[in-house]
Amino acid sequence: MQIAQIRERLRQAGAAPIHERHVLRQWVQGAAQTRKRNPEDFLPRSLREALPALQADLAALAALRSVHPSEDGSERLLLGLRDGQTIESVLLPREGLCVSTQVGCAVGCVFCMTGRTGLIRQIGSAEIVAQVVLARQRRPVRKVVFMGMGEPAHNLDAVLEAIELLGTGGAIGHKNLVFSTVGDPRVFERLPRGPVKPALALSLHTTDAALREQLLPRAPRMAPQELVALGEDYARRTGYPIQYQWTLLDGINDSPAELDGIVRLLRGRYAVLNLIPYNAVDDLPFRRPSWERARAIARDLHGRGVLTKLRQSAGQDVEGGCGQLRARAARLKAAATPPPRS
Ligand SMILES: C[S@@+](CC[C@H](N)C(=O)[O-])C[C@H]1O[C@@H](n2cnc3c(N)ncnc32)[C@H](O)[C@@H]1O
Ligand code: SF4
Repeated sequence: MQIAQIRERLRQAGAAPIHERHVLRQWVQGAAQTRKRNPEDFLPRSLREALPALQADLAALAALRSVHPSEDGSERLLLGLRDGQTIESVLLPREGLCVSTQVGCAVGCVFCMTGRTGLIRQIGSAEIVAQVVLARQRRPVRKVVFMGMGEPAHNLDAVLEAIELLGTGGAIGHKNLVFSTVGDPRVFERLPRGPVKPALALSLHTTDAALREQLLPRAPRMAPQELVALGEDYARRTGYPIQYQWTLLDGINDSPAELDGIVRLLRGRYAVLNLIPYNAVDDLPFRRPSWERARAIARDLHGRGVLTKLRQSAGQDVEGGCGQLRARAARLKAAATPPPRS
């Protein structure tokens, strides 16, 4: 379901723009936030009568299937959608939430669990917001990162619609909405034009265009230099730095030549480089460098003028990177389903 469809339903039930904003805000922030106003005196009667059915539909958009707490304070949530598909959200330490934007992903990054299935389906804008609503029933959420399953640029209208609602009625600061992408010309065209401009994370992973084609086989063919030039422009316009994401793969993108390439490309930029040691995915041959080596890389880059942060992805002790929980649930479901009779 898309947010535009909810708005249409509200209008058909007699909602004026002020009522529409009120109902949507109440949904995204939780009823407690907006109880000051008594709906009995405020909303038109036709709308009050239509609300219970709408609220039931919104509540059914995503259901909590299982919760996987981690030692680092994060909680990985497996959610079931109405058609039986499952997705993951991760409650992060310090009131953050990582949401999914697609079931599966067409980009097919060779180190990513989500990329292994290809795209299964898009997640509607209302389903994206429903992940925030569910998370807020467990903890306060003040930051939303679009770094879960899926490539936001491949579901751009829905992601931007969700961002607009979260950054207005959802009471999330615009720079606390983080759009993470492999880079796509449409992102650089649309994000600066939106009423809510999110922060941008660009998954770079290498400065070598040929290696990037191997690692991210179906990402748009944009040279790392072009990505960084467009990212820099967006950072200057919005006033928040670009986050460059670099999944550290031992022996693949951690060579001295790569580090020199990073310095050439990112020194002096309005940017932060996040080094994220690879999270093991079943059957994949990659490894992460040792923690000491990763720290030495971060120190070296920092010393050469690149603001670098070494990050652990949250909840690694519970099915590692995003997509693994869903994959395990899908395997269990397949094992529990009897084969068709011949
Ligand atoms: C799952 S993607 C979703 C957002 C978007 N599709 C992207 O690639 O930026 C979010 C981040 O997770 C990283 N990632 C994927 N698989 C990983 C793994 N096995 N270990 C560490 N990071 C991984 C990606 O490189 C990307 O920076
Ligand atoms: S890393 Fe991002 S773009 Fe690549 S396959 Fe995974 S979800 Fe898709």
